[in-house]
Amino acid sequence: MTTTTARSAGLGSPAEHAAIRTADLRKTYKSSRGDVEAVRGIDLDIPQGEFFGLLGPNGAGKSTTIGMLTTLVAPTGGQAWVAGHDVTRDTVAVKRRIGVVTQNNTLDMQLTVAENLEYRSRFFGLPKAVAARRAAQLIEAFGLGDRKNAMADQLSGGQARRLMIARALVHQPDVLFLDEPTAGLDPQTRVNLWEILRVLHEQGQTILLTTHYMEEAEALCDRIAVVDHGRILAEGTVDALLADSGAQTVVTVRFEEQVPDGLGEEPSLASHPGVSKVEADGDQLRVFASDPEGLLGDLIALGAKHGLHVRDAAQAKPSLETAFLALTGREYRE
Ligand SMILES: Nc1ncnc2c1ncn2[C@@H]1O[C@H](COP(=O)(O)OP(=O)(O)OP(=O)(O)O)[C@@H](O)[C@H]1O
Repeated sequence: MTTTTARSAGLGSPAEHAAIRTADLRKTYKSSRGDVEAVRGIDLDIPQGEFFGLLGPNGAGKSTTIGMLTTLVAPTGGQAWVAGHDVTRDTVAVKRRIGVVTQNNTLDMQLTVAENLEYRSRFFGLPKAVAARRAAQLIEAFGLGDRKNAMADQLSGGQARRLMIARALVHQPDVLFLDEPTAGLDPQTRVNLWEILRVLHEQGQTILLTTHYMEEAEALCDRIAVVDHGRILAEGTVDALLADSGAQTVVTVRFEEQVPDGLGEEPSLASHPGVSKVEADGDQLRVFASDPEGLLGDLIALGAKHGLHVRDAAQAKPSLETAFLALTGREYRE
């Protein structure tokens, strides 16, 4: 194989074995109110077959990252390769190798369920008979058998989402991108969709999912990148993320009054067994500890000694939630 052929086949690129790879990927939007640095240098290396999650609060830069990987958003810095193809130089090759499910419903409402699938197959050049067969398989696999002749606008939210995922798979893409696939779905429908995604993953499908639901990332993904303000704060399996963040329990007491200066440095707290960090933040006092035994009572007593009245108190076991808190010093809000 000549160098040119190898390059045009995507084999000469640095992403030879990776499903997705990015190097210092960036996006700054220009707007009338100034520049918005939505993505500030993201490095990813996602092998084939992995179920990878970009987890972060609203506005973290997840959609922009997925937009760049799926060629819909032009990067302003860095590079990215999907299925071995550069997303800015080989957009057509990338588009042929990916399936994309966006946040909004993009089904063709003038078509039936089966037609939505068949038309997409035809768009990818599959012969009519093959397209019909593929549609029938996907309708079956996605539990849409009794809805196959329904118009797309007659579907429930969960059915529509399933059809969008099925439609993204008609051409058997190397990588399936799902941007917040269960946003707005009720809990039962969400769990049903998880089951479908698990099966796809077991069948070897590489999936990149964005979500702001921690439990979704935890339930589905092999690895997670926690994203905030356009950067990856931490990356790894759920277990590794918890271990890296020290698997701390977080005890928080919120007072009626502001916490006075210096209370966070109180020696009796820092010397408590297993305490790694104490933070005073406005009206709250937050303690990270591997052994929270007795801590809540001590915090309340300490507040009382300084004339503070407790408004509420909480103790959070180690989780992605507490890991996020440890990484950012902020609570993770959906
Ligand atoms: N077209 C645009 N022009 C200007 N700013 C934008 C544009 N698109 C996104 N942004 C801004 O970029 C930042 C990242 O947005 P992005 O949609 O990528 O985040 P997200 O993590 O996907 O959040 P969400 O789940 O709410 O979509 C936000 O501050 C957002 O307001």
